[in-house]
Amino acid sequence: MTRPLPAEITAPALEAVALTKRFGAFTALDSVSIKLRPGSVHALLGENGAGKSTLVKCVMGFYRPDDGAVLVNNHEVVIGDPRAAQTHGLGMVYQHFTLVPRMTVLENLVMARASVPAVIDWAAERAALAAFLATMPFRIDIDAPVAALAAGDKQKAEIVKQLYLKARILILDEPTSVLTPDEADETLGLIRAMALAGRLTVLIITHKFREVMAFADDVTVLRRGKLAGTGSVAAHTPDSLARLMIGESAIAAPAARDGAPTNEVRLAVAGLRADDESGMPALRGVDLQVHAREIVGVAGVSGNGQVELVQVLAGQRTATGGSLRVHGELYAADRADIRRHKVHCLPEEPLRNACVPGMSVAENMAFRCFDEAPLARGGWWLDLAAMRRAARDLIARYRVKTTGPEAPIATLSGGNVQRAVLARELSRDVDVLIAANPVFGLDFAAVADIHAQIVEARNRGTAVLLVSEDLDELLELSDRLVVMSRGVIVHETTPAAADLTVIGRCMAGH
Ligand SMILES: Nc1ncnc2c1ncn2[C@@H]1O[C@H](COP(=O)(O)OP(=O)(O)OP(=O)(O)O)[C@@H](O)[C@H]1O
Repeated sequence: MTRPLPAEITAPALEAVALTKRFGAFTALDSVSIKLRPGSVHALLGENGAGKSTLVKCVMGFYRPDDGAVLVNNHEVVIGDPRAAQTHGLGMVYQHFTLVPRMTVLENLVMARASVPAVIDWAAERAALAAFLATMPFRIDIDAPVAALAAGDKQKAEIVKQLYLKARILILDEPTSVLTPDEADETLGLIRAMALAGRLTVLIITHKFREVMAFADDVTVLRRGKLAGTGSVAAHTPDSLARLMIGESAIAAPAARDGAPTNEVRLAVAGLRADDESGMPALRGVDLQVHAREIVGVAGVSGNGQVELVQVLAGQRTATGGSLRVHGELYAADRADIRRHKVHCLPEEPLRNACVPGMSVAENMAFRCFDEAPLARGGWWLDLAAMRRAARDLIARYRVKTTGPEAPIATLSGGNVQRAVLARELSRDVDVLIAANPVFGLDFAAVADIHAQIVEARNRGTAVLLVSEDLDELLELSDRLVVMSRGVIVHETTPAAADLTVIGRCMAGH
């Protein structure tokens, strides 16, 4: 049954009618309509590349739609840029944080206002913000520097910022992907409470069915740029939503583990030390071994040295102590050693860390092998036709959604950039694979695909180091699991023998 609207509503209704957006010859959004009832939470679902971001970017004024209209409270509005969206009461919260880490919450909020006085009366601003917060369900320390807040509080501060800027229609783009399940539930619960009170209308992009079922009233599903279905969440199950999302396409079956890990230590990390960006010790003596045909999962709360560990292994950060060995030989993590030992990497935020955004899909896919046959002839002559052919093959095999090998990789949706990098890294012989949060922000079909690929690589004999903030993913994929806290490994177990209370305690640093 559809939840009736709250009795007293101050939040507006939002409607997009027949929105169409083309990029060149490609139609990313094909006459899509969506209706947000005032005071409701509306989920927007779709596979990677379905058009969800394009739809909200059209509504928020980042893109100008080729056709269609946006209505606030049944009146057509023209939103030419994000500032205009703000004046119509629309606010957007992103997956990644946008507040300035060194400034306090109060400073961030005041500076975000459209007009900031030349001389700021901080005492008055502080009192006004405290009074404003007293009317909100969100509790945050407004005098804390943003950098000192836990991820859940940072996301709450991002939401409070939009409310403070008078947003009454909140659009959230995967707001919980950086939060623990408890933090996610608390944040979504608070937003839902405000919607239930009629104070907020919410559109939330998420890949998590559990969140849709628990927190949303209505749902709209996109598939390949078209509307696949819309209606009350109560009329759906996770299965029916999954079917709407993917249509007839098949989902990869979970790959079975084939054979036990061997005795050959493929990757050995001993006493590894490294500093973080600000020169503080991040790795304080990491000892770790990964065998051939083994997945070792590294669990931990983000910020405990995982990023630095991956960077050192990928040659993007210099160690200050300890040693790395691959195949028993010292490994310098430079281009020659990476190539000689067949070490491959799936880093976090692949568009930033593993791609050149302005270059094409084909060029990005060729990074590993542009100077080898068949792509290079006579030692240096690049065969562009061969490069395009190789890319077409990878695009088909790894189901990368792109207009073609010539498209700049930055124009692909987040999930499809991930698939393209995966295709490049896994389609060759891989002796050691370092994967960092490899399914972050991906839809369930892509998650199944990528997990299957990682297990298949392991079955072929690859040693896999899987660093992830998602404990469920680690428990599902790992042969062995270690917990990292404050730059050292503090616990080791197998998934079968894992005690979640002990793991939780180790993650929290107790
Ligand atoms: N600026 C652009 N130029 C060309 N094509 C684009 C551009 N932005 C998006 N696209 C294409 O439009 C399609 C929809 O992308 P969009 O980012 O809206 O998907 P999405 O549903 O948000 O996916 P994800 O869950 O991976 O973020 C994709 O095929 C993408 O390649």
